[in-house]
This record gives sequence, structure tokens and C-alpha cells, in this order.
Amino acid sequence: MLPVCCGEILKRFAEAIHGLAMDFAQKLAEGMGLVGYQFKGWPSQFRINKYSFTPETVGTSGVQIHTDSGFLTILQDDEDVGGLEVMDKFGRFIPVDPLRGSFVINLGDIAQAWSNGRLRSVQHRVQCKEAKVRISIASFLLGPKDTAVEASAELISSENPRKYVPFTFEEYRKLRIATKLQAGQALELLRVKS
Ligand SMILES: O=C(O)CCC(=O)C(=O)O
Ligand SMILES: [Fe+2]
Repeated sequence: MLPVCCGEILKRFAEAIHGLAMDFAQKLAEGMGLVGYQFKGWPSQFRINKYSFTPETVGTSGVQIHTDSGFLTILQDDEDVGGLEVMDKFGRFIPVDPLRGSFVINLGDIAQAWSNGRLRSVQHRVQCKEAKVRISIASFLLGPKDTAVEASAELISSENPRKYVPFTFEEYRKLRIATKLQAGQALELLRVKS
């Protein structure tokens, strides 16, 4: 149980990060020409990750390769202990070294479906580099609560037809769990068949 003051600080931090995520999402939508698009009611999930790395775990994965299932993630990474790696388009892992005073923002599978594939979710993992405790704080902007995720009409054309069938975040979450496909492959199961 956290002392009351820490709980209050975390609550305020989580609320502020959720606000930042909503703002970021709004700007993404505007940047893609979606006038008046609203992310109202989209929830965030807040998680603190603690990795108790030991000499024996050096060289192994703290978190296996995955994509985040939601729309976007704002990550306050450990400022001293590295380990986060993202995959580039050639399939190579690129380390994201700690940078004090900065957040890492990455897109998840919902962003890919919502944008009809114009935005891409990023595969990433956490490697154990040294025998230290590593802490990261992740805030996941998930997806619409009750309505389906589907690309807006502005993003669909004859050259760029709808790529994914509409689905709810909850359906997608369950699909990822049922199929154990954690690195974006579950989205392929929701592709519109041509
Ligand atoms: O701990 C990190 O740096 C990343 C954690 C992560 O990828 C996640 O929680 O989804
Ligand atoms: Fe992640």
C-alpha cells in the first residue's frame, strides 16, 4: 500500500499524462486532415513496470517482443537503466537509450487500424543490460470504450480501400489473448478480405 501522498501524486501524474495523450492524439488526427475528430471518452491504462534484473538475467528479455494493443503509449522510461529496443523497418532492434527529461511515445495496433494503415504500431522489447532494478511508467491510451474502431471516411479511397473490419478494443484485446499473438499479428486476422 502506497502512502497517501504518493497515491495522490501518482493520480495527478496519470491524469496529466492522459491529458497529454489526448492532446497528442488530437494533433495526430488534425495532421491527417480529420476535421473535428473527437477522442472523447477514450480511456487510458496506467502501469508501473519494475524489472529486478540480476547478473543471471543479463542478456535475456525483461519483456518479450510485442506491440502495444492500444492507440498510443506515453512511457516515462528508467532514466539510468537502458534496455528498451524498438524494431526498425528492416527488422533490426534499435536501442532507445535513457534521455533525462523526455518521454517515449509509441503507437499501438489501434492506431494502425484507426488510420487505415497510415500509422504503424511499433514492435519493441526490453532487454536486461545490467544487474539493476529498472522502473518504467507506462500510460496506454487504449481505444473507444463502447464503439468500434474504424478508419474515418477521409482515409478511405479506391486507391486505399478499407484495410480492417470494424472492431471494438475489447474484442481486439480478447483476440490477442486467445491467439497469443502479441506483436501486431492479431491485426492481420481482422484485415478486410479482398
Ligand atoms: O519498460 C519499458 O521500457 C517498456 C515497457 C513496455 O513496452 C510496456 O509496458 O508495454
Ligand atoms: Fe510496450
